[in-house]
Amino acid sequence: MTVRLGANQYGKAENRVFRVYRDSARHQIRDLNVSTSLRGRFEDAHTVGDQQDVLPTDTQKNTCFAFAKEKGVRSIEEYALTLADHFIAATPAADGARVEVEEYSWDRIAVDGAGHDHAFVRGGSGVRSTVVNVDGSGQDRTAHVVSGIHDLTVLKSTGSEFQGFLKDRYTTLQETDDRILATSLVARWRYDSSYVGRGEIDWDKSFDAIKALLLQRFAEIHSLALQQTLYGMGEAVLEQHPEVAEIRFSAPNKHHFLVDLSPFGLDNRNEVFVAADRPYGLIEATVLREDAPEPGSAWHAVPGFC
Ligand SMILES: O=c1[nH]c(=O)c2[nH]c(=O)[nH]c2[nH]1
Repeated sequence: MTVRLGANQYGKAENRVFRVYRDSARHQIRDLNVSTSLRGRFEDAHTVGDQQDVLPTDTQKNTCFAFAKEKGVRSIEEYALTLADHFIAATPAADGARVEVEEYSWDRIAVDGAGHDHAFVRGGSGVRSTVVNVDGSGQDRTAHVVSGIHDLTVLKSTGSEFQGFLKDRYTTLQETDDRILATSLVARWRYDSSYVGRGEIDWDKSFDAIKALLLQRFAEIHSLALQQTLYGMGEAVLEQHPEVAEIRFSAPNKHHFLVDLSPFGLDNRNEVFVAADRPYGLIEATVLREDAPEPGSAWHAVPGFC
């Protein structure tokens, strides 16, 4: 029997890096969860246990913290790209690096109508993330950035219908022209790698605008199905953001079922629902430009988005 090593990568997962900028009394904070991985020519580490090519995961962890001080965290994308390039330069056997960063948002606590200088409350709407994959270095470098948001829980109490669907002998679902539409959205968008390579993207501005647009379109679109809502949200992002090549969604349909109150002599005109947690419909869709550049390793190891 002959066996060989297949795809592999290694790194330090979930480094909880917390950076405080205390240059003035009004502190700024960035609360991150950083995972690193290197891939490349690491056969010997696996097949004969030779570690000479292996930059330890412990070193990768240390670098995440040291760079938060030395280089700072202007945006999670810039921080991740800097780390990825560094790991490739520091590890001759590495052909590529993957750095994933989640950012937990904090809002200033309002005291007497003003945001406090150094007291914060966890922000509620969604977790920002990025997955950076860099292949090679110097002239041969290609950088891919997939940014996104998850746990963006949204609901509309009307403006959603679901009817005209295929029926067979097992169909019991009633058609409706007025239902609750709710989801905990995962959206990830791939930046056009030529924009990434030219360093032309204002990452924070792009994220804020895309998040606002996703929410705006969710609110505005009269939904005929979650599928149609997602497509409309993706279309708007691609229309308004030339820097984005593709956007992918994963959206659990958080069903709200009308409760039958007739046993109690009560009518129920879309007023009382049971919010079911499972099972749930799971609607997933990609919206991309016809001429989107090839993704390369952009979606490498992004769970559920291969
Ligand atoms: O928006 C929806 N899409 C579906 O595909 C579906 N299927 C279902 O039972 N309810 C819904 N809702």
